Parts: sequence; C-alpha cells; structure tokens
Amino acid sequence: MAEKKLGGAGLRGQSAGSTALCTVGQSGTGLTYCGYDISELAEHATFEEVAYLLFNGELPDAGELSGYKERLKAFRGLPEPLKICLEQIPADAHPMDVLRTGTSVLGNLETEKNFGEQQDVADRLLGALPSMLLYWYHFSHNGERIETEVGDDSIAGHFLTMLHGKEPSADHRRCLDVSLILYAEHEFNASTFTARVCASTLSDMHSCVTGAIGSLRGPLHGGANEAAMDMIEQFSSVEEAVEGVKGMLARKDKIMGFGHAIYRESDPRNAIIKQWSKKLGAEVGDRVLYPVSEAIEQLMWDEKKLFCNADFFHASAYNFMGIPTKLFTPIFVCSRVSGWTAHVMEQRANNRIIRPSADYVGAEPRSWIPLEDR
Ligand SMILES: CC(=O)SCCNC(=O)CCNC(=O)[C@H](O)C(C)(C)COP(=O)(O)OP(=O)(O)OC[C@H]1O[C@@H](n2cnc3c(N)ncnc32)[C@H](O)[C@@H]1OP(=O)(O)O
Ligand SMILES: O=C([O-])CC(=O)C(=O)O
Repeated sequence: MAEKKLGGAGLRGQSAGSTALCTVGQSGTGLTYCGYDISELAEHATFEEVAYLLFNGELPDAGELSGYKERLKAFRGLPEPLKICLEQIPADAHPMDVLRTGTSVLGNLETEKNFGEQQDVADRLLGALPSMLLYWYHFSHNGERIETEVGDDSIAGHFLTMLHGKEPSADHRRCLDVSLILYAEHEFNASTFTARVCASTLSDMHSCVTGAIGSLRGPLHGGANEAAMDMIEQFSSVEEAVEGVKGMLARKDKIMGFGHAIYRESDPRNAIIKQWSKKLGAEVGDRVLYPVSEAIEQLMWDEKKLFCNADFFHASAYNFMGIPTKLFTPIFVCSRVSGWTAHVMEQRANNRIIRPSADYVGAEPRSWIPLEDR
C-alpha cells in the first residue's frame, strides 16, 4: 500500500488564471481594485461606486452613479414566496445558511435564463441580500414582518435602517460603507474561486453565488470576523486577554482574524477598519473591546509575527454599531457578492472549464477480490 499523503498545499503560489479586477499583495502588502488603491477607495468612494467599478472597469460619473444607486434601491423588495420560505427558517439557524437558502430560492423564482441577464441578477442580489437577511432576522427573533424598501440610497444605510428600525448616524453609515468597500473584492480567494469554478461549467449565477456563500462561511475565511468576536469578548481586561491568548498559542490554537494566505507583512484593510473601530469605540465610551483587541494584535506580532487580517478589527467596529455577531459574516456576503458576480462575468467572457489534476497517492493497481474472499 502506498504511503497516504492526502490533502495538499492549498495551491499556494500557483496562478490559476488571470483577472483584471484586483491585485493582492503584489508588493507585499498592496490591494487594488481595477488599478485603484484600497486606501483611496476607502477614503473617497462609496460602496456603490466600487461595485460599479468592478462591473464596468471604470468609475461612474455623477449621473451614472445616481442612476446605479436608484437601480440597486429598486431591487430591495422580496417576492412573497421567498418571504414565506424565510419565515420557515428558525431563529437558531446560522444567517449564512439563511443567505445561502435565500439566494437559491431566488434562483428558482427569478431564474437567470441566459447570460444576457447576468448584470440584472448581480444587481438584484446586491439589492436583495440585506433585505433577505434582515427580514428573516426580525421575523425569526420577534415575529415581525419588516418593510424592506426603507432607508437612504446606500446599501449601508439600507442595512442599518432595517436592522435598528431607524436611520443610522452619519458615522455608522460611513463605517459600514467603508467596510463594504474593504470586503468587496479579493482576487482568487476561496469563495471567489468557488464561484469561478462553478461559472466555468456554464452554470447559472445563483448557483455560483450559493456555492461562494458556503465557501465564505468557514472560520478560516469570512467566518473569522465572528469567530474573532467570540474570542475577544471572552476577555474583560487587557491582562486577561494577554494571558488567555498566550494560553491559546501554547495549545497551538488558531487565533481568528490573524494571518493570511497571500499577504506577508500586513493586510492593508486592517489599518483602515482599525481606525474606524477606535473612533466608534470612543463614541460609545468603550474601555474594553478596543484596548483588548489592540493588546491581542501586539501580542500576536511579538510572539508569532502574525498580523491582523481584514476580519479582526471588523469585530469590534461592528459590535460598536450594535450589529449582532451572527450577522458579521453575512455582511461580508452583502459586499463580496459584487466581487463574486464580477468574477463570474469575467470567467464567462473567456471561459474554459476549470479542472486541475491531482497527484495520485492511493493503492497500486490491483485485482478485484470477490465478496466471499475478502
Ligand atoms: C477575509 C479573510 O478570509 S482573511 C482570513 C481569515 N481567516 C482567519 O483569520 C483564520 C485564522 N488564520 C488562518 O487560519 C491562516 O492564517 C489562513 C487560513 C488565513 C492562511 O493560512 P496559510 O496560508 O496556511 O497560513 P501560513 O502559511 O501563513 O501559516 C504559517 C504558519 O503560521 C501559523 N498560523 C497562521 N495563521 C495563524 C493564526 N491565525 N493563529 C495561529 N497560527 C497561525 C500556521 O499554522 C503556520 O504554522 P506552521 O508552519 O507551524 O504550520
Ligand atoms: O484572499 C484571501 O485568501 C482571503 C481574504 O482576505 C479575502 O477573501 O478577503
């Protein structure tokens, strides 16, 4: 019997195709969308502008942007049969599973009949995913059937208005808008690659996005923002956090929200969301979450030379906006659906079925053994 060495090196360092959408870590730390640096986008753009950029390769002018925002706004309503399905899902379901199911149901009700409809499907998902999530959330938790066609013309404002039942503060709206920009796109990460593999079979857009949601759900990928929150909130002081994380490292536990498959020195999204976390923490008079998070960041660097990825300071920033931890990774979906669908369109535009090979490490060729002789 050959020695079994299953699994693999995670395709690290191998190019699996080309993209015009994004560069990650090309000079060690950088991140660009269609040539624009993430720090400039996070400072000046809105999420809708970034989504438009990903779909069109160019920033919109003022007229194009207001037209695009109106278009997305028109996609916030949910069809009755989808609401009925969402009402069947219990409160203790994971909201990522709700979005996976909701996307799939929408694929039955509003099937993509041909690839000429792909932009409509992408925009419909951008408009409807926050509605699905919060319709289910309020119905399952309070029995309330919320109105989903509410809020200003931004996805960030729409989300926070549905969540809290009132217009958000300017800072909260902008922080979530920046967060959606940071999460929008990241080259051939696991969930986007899932979407592209599915697209390469010429499958429909809803199937590609449903698969991508399943892939993002895991704690080694998008699920890390809520896993980081679960860890951080165990500690009530910096001293407790330092002791606790040292213990976790001694037990060789993974510390969620740290490390990255591509970046080697830092994740450029971290400094941006960290600043927002600090600002929102100060506004609510926080004396624990932010200092504890910063202490863990320092400790991880001192002990392991591991840096925070995009997810770590998202945890405290979202918490300061009153967002329940279970909704953290679903917000990532509401943003990354822009990158996923842009990648599906790019894959379709120059497609060849994605089908790598495996190194066989199983048994040598052998003869069939009849059942009675085994
Ligand atoms: C938006 C996003 O998806 S960002 C990623 C979110 N995921 C997380 O935060 C989960 C925690 N992090 C991890 O599990 C990993 O860092 C990943 C999955 C992101 C990247 O995995 P890899 O590419 O395999 O990491 P890498 O090769 O850099 O690991 C190097 C070493 O550091 C260790 N390491 C990496 N991250 C961590 C961590 N967060 N905590 C503890 N040790 C870690 C690895 O175990 C490995 O140790 P080894 O050589 O003894 O096996
Ligand atoms: O690129 C990756 O592997 C994970 C990541 O940071 C992302 O998808 O945003």
